[in-house]
Amino acid sequence: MESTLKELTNGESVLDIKDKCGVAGGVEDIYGEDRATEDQTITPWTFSVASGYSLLRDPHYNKGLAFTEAERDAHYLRGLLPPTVSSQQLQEKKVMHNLRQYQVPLQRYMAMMDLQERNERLFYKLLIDNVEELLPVVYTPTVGEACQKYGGIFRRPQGLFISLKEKGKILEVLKNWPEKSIQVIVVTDGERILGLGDLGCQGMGIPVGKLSLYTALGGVRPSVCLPITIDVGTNNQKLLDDEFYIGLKQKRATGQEYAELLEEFMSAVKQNYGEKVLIQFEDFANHNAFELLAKYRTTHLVFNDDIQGTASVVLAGLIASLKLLGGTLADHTFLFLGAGEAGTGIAELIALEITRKTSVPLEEARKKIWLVDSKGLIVSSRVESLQHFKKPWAHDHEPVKELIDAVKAIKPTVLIGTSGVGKTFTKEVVEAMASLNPKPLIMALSNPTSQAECTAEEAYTWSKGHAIFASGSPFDPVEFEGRTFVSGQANNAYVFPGFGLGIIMSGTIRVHDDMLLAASEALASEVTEDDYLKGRIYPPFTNIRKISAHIAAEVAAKAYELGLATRLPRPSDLVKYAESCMYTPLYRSYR
Ligand SMILES: NC(=O)C1=CN([C@@H]2O[C@H](COP(=O)(O)OP(=O)(O)OC[C@H]3O[C@@H](n4cnc5c(N)ncnc54)[C@H](OP(=O)(O)O)[C@@H]3O)[C@@H](O)[C@H]2O)C=CC1
Ligand SMILES: CC(=O)C(=O)O
Ligand SMILES: [Mg+2]
Repeated sequence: MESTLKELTNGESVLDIKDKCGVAGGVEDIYGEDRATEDQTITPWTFSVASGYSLLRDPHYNKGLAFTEAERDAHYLRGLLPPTVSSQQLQEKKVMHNLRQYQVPLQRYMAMMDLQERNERLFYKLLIDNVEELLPVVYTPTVGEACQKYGGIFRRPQGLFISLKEKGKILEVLKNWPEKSIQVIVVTDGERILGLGDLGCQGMGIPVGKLSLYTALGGVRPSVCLPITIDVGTNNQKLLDDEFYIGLKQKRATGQEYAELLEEFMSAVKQNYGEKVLIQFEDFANHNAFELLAKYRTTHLVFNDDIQGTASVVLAGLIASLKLLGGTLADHTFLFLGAGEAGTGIAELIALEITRKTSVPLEEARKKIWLVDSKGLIVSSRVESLQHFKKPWAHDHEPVKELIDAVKAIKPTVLIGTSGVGKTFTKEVVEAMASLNPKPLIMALSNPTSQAECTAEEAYTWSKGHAIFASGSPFDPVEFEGRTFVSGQANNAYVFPGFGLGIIMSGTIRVHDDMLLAASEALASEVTEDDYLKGRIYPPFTNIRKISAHIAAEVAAKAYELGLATRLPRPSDLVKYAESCMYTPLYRSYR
């Protein structure tokens, strides 16, 4: 069993292997060969030990110049490499040097993707050791540009593409993927890629990027991660007219046709990978995202990163900010620009946290939270025409059209941007926030940088250095009147890798909102005095693996408490257990 051997060389524990054994002591029929009846077809997989030229071209095992003399002899590599034997450290130094020569971020992105396809361990070593520098390359903001230009820069396919053409055959398509033991799937249909809109099939950059963070930030082994793009067409006319577009050239399927494809996909995933594969929905448009989550959260292990992951991260920042702002969450008034997945998801989790911490009922807790959408403040007179996810936020108030007027009327202490529209926190808005609050908390969450509601520099300058600021995409430190302000990155990347690790390591079968709250508390507790002194309400990403282990432990602890974890007995030290489960990218020796 090649995959089992591979997992063992990747450091999987005996516990993991035992977990795959059936009750009768047999090994799981992961290829479906035993289950298949005579009239059913199976995929004739063959595996052999990689050596020589093919070993150099296998990204899982290739080490380039780091193959030792003995390995070069044993694996028929003599002559296929120049004589020098290099260390992984030296390779890392060289690649970082080369990357830094590129001035254009997209060139760095492409160089990183090339590395991932050439030498997976070196790719992750780089990403882990240089996380602050490389996160903006493989993730927001550069991944946004990569998705926009995906057709043009596309070289080798990454992940699985499941289009309407595969309807009725999705199970077979899943079987084409070379890895059989999958634990996390990130799936998009490409309709709301960051704040860039419908990018159709080119959204693949997002699941690929998110899963590379699962590995680098959360320590989930790359072999168990599967990026998927579901292609039901695109309504982006520019892409439909583009001769290099790689997706289906048709308008998006909707209604029953869409629902049936998604249903087939969800069933096939469960059938092929079992109950415990985590399916992360990413960058679906809100008219599908809420429904998919509601429909599948009771039957599958699903998690919507934009609704739930974002909520958990933002709540963490809010909990942390109380040290600077004073009071409790219930003492604050929140105003959102944007009432979609991120906005209402965050709003709901804040309200839930308030109810958990006080005796205030949910309805009451919601009353301190206000949202503005493209039509203005969400108020009760609009309730009939509102989408279902906005209705709980339709409070009594006269209609207000503009954000600046909403700020003046609601007098929020916290302003959160989840609109996907850049430059909407104007000077007037930030000044109004600063006139209402000694320390206005302003979060510009929209990605990529071009869509940020305001920049860090604008927030600090317009508030005369009083704002506490965080953003979805990173900004450099800002100098203002002799002080240096370091803003935090309020991005779901802080939570989903550790959250997923916690689920996987505990064998959790459903995601529960209390697990999101546990992740928020865990992340908030990682903010140090030094961070607060610099004005940041999130820890730096440099410590993210330690933070992820901590989040994973708290999420798993909550899952055990709720009776949702199936890996028994419960490890006594969950942080240590999380750390022991994490993939490390150091090279392995080959016999
Ligand atoms: N930092 C992070 O971790 C995350 C950031 N995001 C970012 O948040 C943004 C929104 O994502 P998401 O919530 O999923 O998107 P949605 O499409 O679900 O929601 C967007 C919301 O913004 C409103 N809106 C659009 N234009 C305006 C405007 N000019 N003025 C006021 N409101 C406006 C829309 O109004 P209407 O309903 O009337 O159309 C809608 O309510 C994206 O840029 C995304 O990148 C998302 C997830 C995580
Ligand atoms: C960060 C993220 O998930 C988004 O912008 O959609
Ligand atoms: Mg997203």
